[in-house]
Amino acid sequence: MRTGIAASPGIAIGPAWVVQEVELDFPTEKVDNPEEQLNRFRGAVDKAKTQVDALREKAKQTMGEDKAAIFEAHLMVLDDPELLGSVEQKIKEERLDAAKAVHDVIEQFVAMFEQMDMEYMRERAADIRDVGSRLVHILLGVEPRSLAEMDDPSVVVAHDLTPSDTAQMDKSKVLGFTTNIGGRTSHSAIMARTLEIPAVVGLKTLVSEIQQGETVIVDGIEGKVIVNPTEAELDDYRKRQERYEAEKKALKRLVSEPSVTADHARVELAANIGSPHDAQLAKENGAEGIGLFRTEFLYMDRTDLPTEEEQFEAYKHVAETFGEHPVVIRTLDIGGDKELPYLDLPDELNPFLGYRAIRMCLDRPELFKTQLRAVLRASAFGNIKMMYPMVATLEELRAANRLLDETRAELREKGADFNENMEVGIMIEVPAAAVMADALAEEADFFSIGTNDLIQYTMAADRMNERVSHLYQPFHPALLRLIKHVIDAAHAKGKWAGMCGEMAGDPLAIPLLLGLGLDEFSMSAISILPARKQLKQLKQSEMKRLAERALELGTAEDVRAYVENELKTLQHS
Ligand SMILES: C=C(OP(=O)(O)O)C(=O)O
Ligand SMILES: [Mg+2]
Repeated sequence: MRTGIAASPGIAIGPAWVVQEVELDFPTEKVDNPEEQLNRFRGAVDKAKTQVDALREKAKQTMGEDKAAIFEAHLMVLDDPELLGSVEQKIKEERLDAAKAVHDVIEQFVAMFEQMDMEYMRERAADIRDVGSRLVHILLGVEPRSLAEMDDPSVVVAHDLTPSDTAQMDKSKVLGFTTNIGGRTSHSAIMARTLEIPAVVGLKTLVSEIQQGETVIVDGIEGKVIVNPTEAELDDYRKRQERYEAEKKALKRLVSEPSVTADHARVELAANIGSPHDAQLAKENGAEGIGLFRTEFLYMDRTDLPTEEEQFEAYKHVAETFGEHPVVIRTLDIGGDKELPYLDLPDELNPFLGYRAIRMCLDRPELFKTQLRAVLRASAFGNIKMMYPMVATLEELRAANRLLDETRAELREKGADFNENMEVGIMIEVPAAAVMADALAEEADFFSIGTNDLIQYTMAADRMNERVSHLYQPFHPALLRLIKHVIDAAHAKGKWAGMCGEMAGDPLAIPLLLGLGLDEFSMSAISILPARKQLKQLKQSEMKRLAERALELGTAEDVRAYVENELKTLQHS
């Protein structure tokens, strides 16, 4: 039995289809005619673009627009003047063969991106590697290994799978896959989850230890792989596979059911999304609305600010996807771990305590008002609500609302359509705002508690720092008391309170939050159906008592142990 990283849930059993790496041989002698190599290189870039275009179209059909966007990124790499220029320079100055020049430049760029600490920069490295390998294969005249050749349903075993590989996967043939490298958020893992193909990644040396056709079990739930299983193991895993499929089917039946507890309390289960394309997937997973649209992703991965029109189209698309159901658009939350290189923001000693989110937006009213105009105009096409991130003071809320009023007046003057009654709320993720929730509730239409940040600021423990992660405690009574105060303050003023931090989808937190009276739970799409199932089994009246008791405990550990224990007891009663 081998253990890796569970990348996509489900169990696959079948013969191994081992992807062998092709050894590439680069001509290393200096060339006589660099002009000829430049032409070969440019020809290869054109050919690669045609191939990627075809892949993008295929991916659009099989996986939807958002996953196909990976190939937009590939096309951007193929158009990147810096990268293309570096290859041409190498060919001219060092008189290298085109394939060798591409190989060297790609290695350089990949190394540079891999060193950066932002995950999405590291993912750029994977894109560049994928494109580089395509160009090298074209230049060397080697057919890239293709999953399209697979005849029988099999388990793919590879060192790594590029997005180009996964896009070619035929779901009726690929039962599951394993890779030697990669993590939960690598492109191939994300694709596997979209295609609902069980996958385990990060298996280190599996490829060299398995023969084509040997039977393999992939357990994408626990991250395990078994090669040549015994009869008993096969039996066991066939049963697990059946159970998993049956549970999945049962959950799918809850897609259009309302979210109600066993004692008929109604809550809302919404999804967090980062791009307009995620909206459809959220809906398919039973979301009753969008509780957090992280709009900063529209601003990232590009070289200048998105226009009002681009933003309007994105917001309108999500609003229309959800019709009468609410879509909460959060205004730009840049800063902290989310950078925008083209804004040229100064480096700060404490970026999480610095110039970010609403602070920056209030300081750059033109940038902010472009977004406000786009949101207001989109509000004519569905049930849009808007919220400001990182609000610390009442003055900030007022200042933002003044800019919103100005924007409304300007739109009225132009005769533009928008919803005059659009709800405007705030995120509660700064402890000062949580403490002052009663005052803020007078002027905000709703609250959405951002526990990802509220925990780090309450515990003074950086959410990205492994060394203090033991202090990052969602179940700390200090946090639970703040949450209770926020919810009570909202209700006292007739407003609703939701939560869009990761905690809202945690099966151990849901009973507590239900007991504290949370109205809306917003989480990643895949957590929604399990949460709906869980809620059906809980009674709000009982959870109220559970929460009251938890608030009196002294440590996070005590709270966890208490809740776990109570839930077990309730299950058996
Ligand atoms: C939802 C939140 O915002 P983000 O994770 O985008 O900072 C939060 O802080 O809980
Ligand atoms: Mg936050």
